[in-house]
Amino acid sequence: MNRPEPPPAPREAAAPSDDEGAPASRLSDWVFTKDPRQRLRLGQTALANVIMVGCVLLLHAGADAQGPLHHWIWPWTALALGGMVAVFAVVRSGISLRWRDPSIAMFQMLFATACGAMAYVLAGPVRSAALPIMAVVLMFGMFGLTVRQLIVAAALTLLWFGAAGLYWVVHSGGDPQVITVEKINFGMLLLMLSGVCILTARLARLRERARRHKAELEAALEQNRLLATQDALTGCLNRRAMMGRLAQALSMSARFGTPCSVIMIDLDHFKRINDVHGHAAGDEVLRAVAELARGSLREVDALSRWGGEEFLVLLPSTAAAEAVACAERLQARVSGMRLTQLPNDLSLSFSAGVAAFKGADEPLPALIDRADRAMYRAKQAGRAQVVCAQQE
Ligand SMILES: Nc1nc2c(ncn2[C@@H]2O[C@H](COP(=O)(O)OP(=O)(O)OP(=O)(O)O)[C@@H](O)[C@H]2O)c(=O)[nH]1
Repeated sequence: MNRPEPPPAPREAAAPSDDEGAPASRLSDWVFTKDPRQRLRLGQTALANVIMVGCVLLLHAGADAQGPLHHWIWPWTALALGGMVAVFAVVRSGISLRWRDPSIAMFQMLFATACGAMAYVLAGPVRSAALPIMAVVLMFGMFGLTVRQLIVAAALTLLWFGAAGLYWVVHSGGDPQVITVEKINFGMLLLMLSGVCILTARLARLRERARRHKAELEAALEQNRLLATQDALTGCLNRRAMMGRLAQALSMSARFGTPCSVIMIDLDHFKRINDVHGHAAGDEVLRAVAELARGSLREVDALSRWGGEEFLVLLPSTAAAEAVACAERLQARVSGMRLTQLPNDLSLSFSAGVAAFKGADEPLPALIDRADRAMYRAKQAGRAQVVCAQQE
């Protein structure tokens, strides 16, 4: 599965180009890449490799030179070091990015524990030292593996170390002292692995909780953002958000010399609807008008609830005549609207005032004021009509 590359970290945006920066930092970028997630994966792998090198050195220092399998120590060393380099190269090359687990943590875990079990056989009298090293290896798994994966890795580790212990029992010819040592070592490993599995399960629960909290926080932030910009009843922009959109549209219009118009809409006799049919019916009318207007406007237009039963529409790149036509189209649709909470013969209408932006000399409040006054003229002229401010 192809995973999308994470966005570059902000730190990198300001980072010097490839030819700049200290040589150490360039080397670090070359080895660990500049991608923050790859750096994390490669950093973990490199740390695991350092521990593995330590293991190799310890084995060479403590292994019994006269031991039965001593001649296998160098092939084992080649396998352990070669495997480490190969894992690092695969992760660094980016090939593993196409896989489900780009850090190939499960493979790393199984490889390290299998090498550990082999070292247990090769180490002779100092073999017990392999056990704490396995604890460290499994701790790496706590961060990279799921609980199920870690249980599988722990079971295989037990199997491998069980076989290695059996080797020592058979090799000693059933020496009771060796049997006791192997039993104790196996028991220690079992306890250690159980502890790591329990801790991993706890860590997974904590991670899940943190993920849930993050999702809840993001949802709450989104809700806040909506509350700050939207009118709760109609879902239109609220007055504050609309002021921002208006200021932006007017500055574009002034800069590029394009037309821009606004329509102030006020529902007619709305108080009567509330009084006769109830407040809930009034709310339904407001929602329905907003819905209808939203569906009638272009993507670039903006609709806001300006006051109780007042809406303000912004029409960028629109001259007065087109804005009047738009308002009249909307008027025709509103008058044909049928709502469940209102009688079918009840006809709805609005009075609208259109004002076209005069240019850079006209402040925003003046434009809104002209649209408002045009709307009042429409009211005075008998309602259910559109008046254009320039025609006054
Ligand atoms: N249902 C409902 N009514 C509201 C809301 N906001 C304001 N109103 C009502 O809208 C009515 C507006 O009444 P008026 O300002 O007298 O205007 P009108 O009755 O529409 O008369 P004209 O504008 O002159 O045609 C008032 O009764 C307000 O209570 C709201 O959110 N929901």
